[in-house]
Amino acid sequence: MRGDGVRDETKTLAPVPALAGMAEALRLVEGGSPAELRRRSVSLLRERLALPWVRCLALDASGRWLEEEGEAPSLACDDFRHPYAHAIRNGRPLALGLGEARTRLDHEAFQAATAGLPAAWRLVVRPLRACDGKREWLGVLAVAGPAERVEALIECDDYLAFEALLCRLWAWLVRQHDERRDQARLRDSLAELNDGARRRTLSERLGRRILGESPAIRTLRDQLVRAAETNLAVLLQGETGTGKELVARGIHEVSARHEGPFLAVNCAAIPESLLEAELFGHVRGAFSGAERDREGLFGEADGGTLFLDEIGDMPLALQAKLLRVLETGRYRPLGGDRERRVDLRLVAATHQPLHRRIREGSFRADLYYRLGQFPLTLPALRERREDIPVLAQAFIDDFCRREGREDIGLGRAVLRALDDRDFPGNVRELRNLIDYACAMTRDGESLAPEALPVASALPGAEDAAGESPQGGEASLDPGTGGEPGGGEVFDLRRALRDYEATLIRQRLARFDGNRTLAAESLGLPKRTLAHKCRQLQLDSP
Ligand SMILES: Nc1ncnc2c1ncn2[C@@H]1O[C@H](COP(=O)(O)OP(=O)(O)OP(=O)(O)O)[C@@H](O)[C@H]1O
Repeated sequence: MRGDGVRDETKTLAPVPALAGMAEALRLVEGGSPAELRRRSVSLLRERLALPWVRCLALDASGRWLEEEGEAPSLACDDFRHPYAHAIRNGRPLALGLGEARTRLDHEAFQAATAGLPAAWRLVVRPLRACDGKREWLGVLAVAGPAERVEALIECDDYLAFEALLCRLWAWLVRQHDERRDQARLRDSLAELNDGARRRTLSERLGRRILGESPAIRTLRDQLVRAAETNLAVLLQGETGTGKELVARGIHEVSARHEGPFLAVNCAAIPESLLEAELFGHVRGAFSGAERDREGLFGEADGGTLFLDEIGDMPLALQAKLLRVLETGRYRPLGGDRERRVDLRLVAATHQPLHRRIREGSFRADLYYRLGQFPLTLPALRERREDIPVLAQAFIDDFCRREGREDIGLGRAVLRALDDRDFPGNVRELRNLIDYACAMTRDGESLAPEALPVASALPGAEDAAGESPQGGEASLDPGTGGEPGGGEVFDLRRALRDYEATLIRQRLARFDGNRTLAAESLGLPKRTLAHKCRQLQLDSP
């Protein structure tokens, strides 16, 4: 068998006149596209019938242009300076001597195409009709050659059968092509509809936890859905308390990894010496105190999401190792001799501008770009004040549920008071204010502005309450030359440590030991304050 489905033996067998042309017909049928069909038809006429000049042009979908394969420019169907326009517009074959045609029809492309042909030759242009009830015309077939040969050809039944076969096949292929295109368009628009509906559902689902209807927060939820569709590393930037951890969980929950683990670690809260073991894990005996193998967060988060909070505080040496894990998907536990593979999505967060840390040389630029494959900035609460009522109401409901209280209302006056605040601690600060105000309000009553803690308790507002740094709190003001305790400083590290300890102790005392409020008033995440308390041994009062 030959590739075209015709048995090689046919060459050696005696020809059967009644079946002459079948092999050629088969070749036409097997041309898989209208363009290929036209090419095969032209070469059939040229080679088998020894017609030197044959052209086949297709009418484009608009019905206004005739196109030929290759470089040839399209011909306008209403440009009657070339013979094809006459044939297709009149819907009738055109036959005329080539000399006469060239004199009457001065179209440059037609003149150029026939320039070398004898003037005595005859030109026949036949419009090809589709007859498939959908489109009328397919294109034109033009043949030029010695007059007797051309005329004999187009009058013979075999030629007409060839032309009919060409038209039917052509129309069928065009129809198939159109159907495939329509189906693809339908599939695309259905997929788009499905994607749109799915994304809307996921975004609404996120809206149950990441509250707010401001344009900024709606856009953020849509972006989270997009981020969740990919495996890209996400970098969350935003002030403290804007909801970075909440958002990281949100991405995990609407992603394909939602059945895997979600693990969070605060890089600022874990001493430098322990963070590496925390992330990479260790084998028994890797360092003194490593009595058992420990998996580490990379291993534990396999198949899920790892959230690295306060990434800006990660030590430089560890940054290089993290970058390698992200690039290779492999890590080696401390003291281990074999690398392990890990498949996780990393979400990192920072409340400090990483650009500054890069300039200072304390953060690697290459890691910054790797972490920020999908960067997201969380809006500060003061930039979306319209969300305060809905957040405040949700926090009241939450308080009542937790504390078994009921019916605490949210009055207009308290909303106005909240609207006047700047919220440097963002949503966390609002939540804490509401918790405090709820605690100060009886069941059945509405929160009153007086129930809110005074603004002087907030960072940056100390002066307003007459509490200057030199006054109520430990002071360290190099500008004034003042030193803690008034004595001379001989050990800067120690002096700073003492200052930090004194300040934190004072803040804790001011907030009756409430670490959340103390952390907020110092602009610190709660976990960082907890770590500092342990480090400075402030745990016992
Ligand atoms: N859009 C929001 N809807 C509901 N609660 C929110 C929203 N944003 C933040 N919160 C709440 O505010 C508090 C702080 O959020 P979260 O810990 O995620 O902030 P963060 O940006 O990670 O803070 P930090 O930078 O201090 O670590 C949490 O109680 C969280 O539930």
